[in-house]
Formats: sequence, C-alpha cells, structure tokens
Amino acid sequence: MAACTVYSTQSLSTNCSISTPSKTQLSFHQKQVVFYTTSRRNSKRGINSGRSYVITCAASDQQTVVIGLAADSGCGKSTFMRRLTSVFGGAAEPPKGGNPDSNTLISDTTTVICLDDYHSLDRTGRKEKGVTALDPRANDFDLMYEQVKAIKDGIAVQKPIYNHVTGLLDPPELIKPPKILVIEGLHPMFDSRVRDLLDFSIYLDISNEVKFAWKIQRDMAERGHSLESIKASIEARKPDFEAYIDPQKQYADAVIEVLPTQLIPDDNEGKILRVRLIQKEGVNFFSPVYLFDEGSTISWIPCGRKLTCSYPGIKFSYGPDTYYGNEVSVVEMDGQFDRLDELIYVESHLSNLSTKFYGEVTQQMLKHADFPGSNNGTGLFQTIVGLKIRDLYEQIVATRAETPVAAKA
Ligand SMILES: Nc1ncnc2c1ncn2[C@@H]1O[C@H](COP(=O)(O)OP(=O)(O)OP(=O)(O)O)[C@@H](O)[C@H]1O
Ligand SMILES: O=C(CO)[C@H](O)[C@H](O)COP(=O)(O)O
Repeated sequence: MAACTVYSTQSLSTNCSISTPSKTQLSFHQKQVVFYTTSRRNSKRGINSGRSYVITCAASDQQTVVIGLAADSGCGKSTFMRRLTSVFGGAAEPPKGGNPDSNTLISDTTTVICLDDYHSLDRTGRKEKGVTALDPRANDFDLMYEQVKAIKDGIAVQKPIYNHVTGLLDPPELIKPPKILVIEGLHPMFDSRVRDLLDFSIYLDISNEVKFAWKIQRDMAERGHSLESIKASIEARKPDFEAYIDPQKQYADAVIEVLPTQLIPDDNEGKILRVRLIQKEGVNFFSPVYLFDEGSTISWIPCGRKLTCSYPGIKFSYGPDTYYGNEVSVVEMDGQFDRLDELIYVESHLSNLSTKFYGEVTQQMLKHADFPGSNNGTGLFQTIVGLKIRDLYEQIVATRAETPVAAKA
C-alpha cells in the first residue's frame, strides 16, 4: 500500500520518531508518513521546512492485546466467544450497518474476527482446485499477518469477508483497533508471524467421538443434514485437519481437551464428558489455575453432602505434566453437575481463578446456564479461561502504564 503524504504545520508529538525518508521505510501499516514541516519548534529540533521526513508514530497509547482461538469447525468457538465477551460485560454484535453476513462480533472491549475471512479461494475456487478450507493454499496468511499486525499497532484495516451463506468473498469491512482482538478460526497459530503476534493462545481440542456427537446434534437438528453427509464431511476433512489444524495445539498457552467419560465403562453415547484444562507454565501474565495445592497430584470426588451428583458422579483431578515438551498444569473434570448453584463448592477449592469477587465463576456459569456445556467441564473451563484473559489484559495494560513511551525524535 502506498504511503500517505501529510502537509502539516504541527509540532511532532513526543511518541513519534523521525528519520530521513527511504523508500523501503514507507509503509502505511507502520503508520509512517512523509511529512513537510514549517513549524518553528520543529526547526529548532533540526527538522527543516521544505524537506521530507519519515515519521513513525504509535497510533494510540493503547496497543491492542491479541488473543488466538483455534479449533475445527463446530467445536464450540462461538460458544466460547460468547462466554469470553460476557466476562467483559456488554453484548457482542456484528458491525452496525455493515454486511449482514459479516462474521465479526464487536463489543465495548473486544472485537472477534473470524479467520475464515482470510480464505483466498471462495467455495467454487476450492472445488476447482480440489482443496479444503483447512488447506493453507486456500488462505491468505500474508494478509492475515499484515492486518493483525496493523490492528495490534493501533491501525484500522479493511478486512475481507468470507460469506458463509453464498460461499463468496464479499467487499471488505472496516475493523478499528479494539482493546482486545480475538482471532478465531482454523489457523490462528499456523503461520509463525501471526503466532508471534498473539499475547495468549487457546486451542479447543475436541476428540473425534465428541466432535461427531456435536456435529450430528447441530447439523441434523438445525441444518437438516443427513447422518451420512455429516459422516462424509468429517471423513473428508480429517487428513487436512490432522496436517494443518491439530498440530497448532503444541503452541497453545491453554488447551481445552474434550474426551468421552471414563466414569462409564465403554460409554458410546458421548453425553458425559471428561474435560482437561491444559495450562502452559511460564507464560507471561498467566498463572495456571490449580486445585487444593499447587504442584501436587490430586484426585477429588466432590459428590456428597455439599454437591449433588447423580450417576455416574463427578471426578476432578489436578497435577503437573508435560505436553509437547512443555511443562503444564492440568485440571480435569469428568462428569456433569446436577445443580449449577452448587458449583460454588467446587469454585471455592480452585485457586488462581483471577476472579474479582468470591463466586464469580459460579455467577458467570449461572448467567449462561442455557449455553452448551454449562453443566460440565467445557463450560467451566471456558469460563475460567475467559477470566484469565481478562486478568492477562489488565496486567498488560498496567505494565504499559508503568513504562512511559520514550521520546525517540
Ligand atoms: N460444550 C458443549 N457441549 C455440548 N455441545 C456443544 C458444546 N459446545 C458446542 N456444542 C455443540 O456444537 C455446536 C457448535 O458450537 P459452536 O457454534 O459454538 O461452534 P463453532 O466452532 O463456532 O462452529 P462453526 O465454526 O461451525 O461456526 C453447537 O450448536 C452445539 O450443538
Ligand atoms: O471449516 C470451516 C471454518 O468455519 C468452513 O468449512 C470454511 O470456512 C468453509 O466454509 P463454507 O463451508 O461455508 O464454505
């Protein structure tokens, strides 16, 4: 993109740097502009009128915090996003007056963009080339990187829209830098340049058995697909899922792994879930949640006088582990709650939750009792990760406030 030329008589702001222009430095995304100055104050600083300079300014004092959420389609990303947005308060809505098929959701604090918008091939194009949407060749990672970087630097972008209704690429929409940008979709951690922009990353790892059960529930009941077509679509995606999507979990700071229960031998109904929250150690601004005693290995059955459990009950586990060569802490919940208000008993035994008041996890869960997974570990751990992201954001902002921007000019 071409650099813009600015004619101004204003003095330079202190959080801008100035250098002799060179063509390679001119980049709109870095907010570098050619600047002609006539200001006296600038002349005193050695900046002469009539000559051109390159000015690099931080677009705002507040840099956007970027969160990545990766998962296959139909694995609960939208549900997770609704829980996360709710932690910050306020409703998330598509951009006002924009494309009704926009995939973007904006709230006061967060903007969630769907990485499907970076499909470089539309539905017909993919069919012609014989590639799935999961294949990197069907996605524009250069543009994804440029635009996420620009937003992180405080610069608005015109982001493309992939229209899931028509299967076409629609005209772009304006995305302004929010406090928190969530990039959700198939590939937030695939490209190392994009990955490096993430302040925190999450992978929703839904086992094949559970994914199948959820897909049937949604695509048969809500979308009128046949059982055979659902099976065929899952099978067709599998090779690319395993090649390009699944490997991203090794980079995630938190993984929510969803497996069939171990409380019922040979269960094949897929209704009771064993959910593991795998938390990487040593991540900036993130201290893993633990049960009872940090670093110990613990198994806990909370059912009894304080927690009502029907068959097959509930079992929690906690302990240190390694995951793709990284040290992690894992909290696990197998089973489901009968009474959500009793969750406070479990909450009171978990530490490092980053809640703002006693019972906040329970309150959030009760608020969204109708969301899928509210009676099991998926809802519980999604809520906890939402609170950890709020905490991470607040820590990053506080750290920046303590570090004054150095005047570079
Ligand atoms: N925790 C859960 N427990 C049970 N079912 C769930 C859970 N999360 C999601 N589902 C089921 O999976 C479906 C898809 O969920 P959701 O829309 O959140 O996923 P998604 O990843 O955003 O999907 P897509 O990418 O296809 O839009 C839901 O309609 C629901 O049937
Ligand atoms: O894996 C997906 C991510 O959501 C979709 O299948 C992909 O975006 C293609 O979308 P559509 O099926 O609407 O053409």
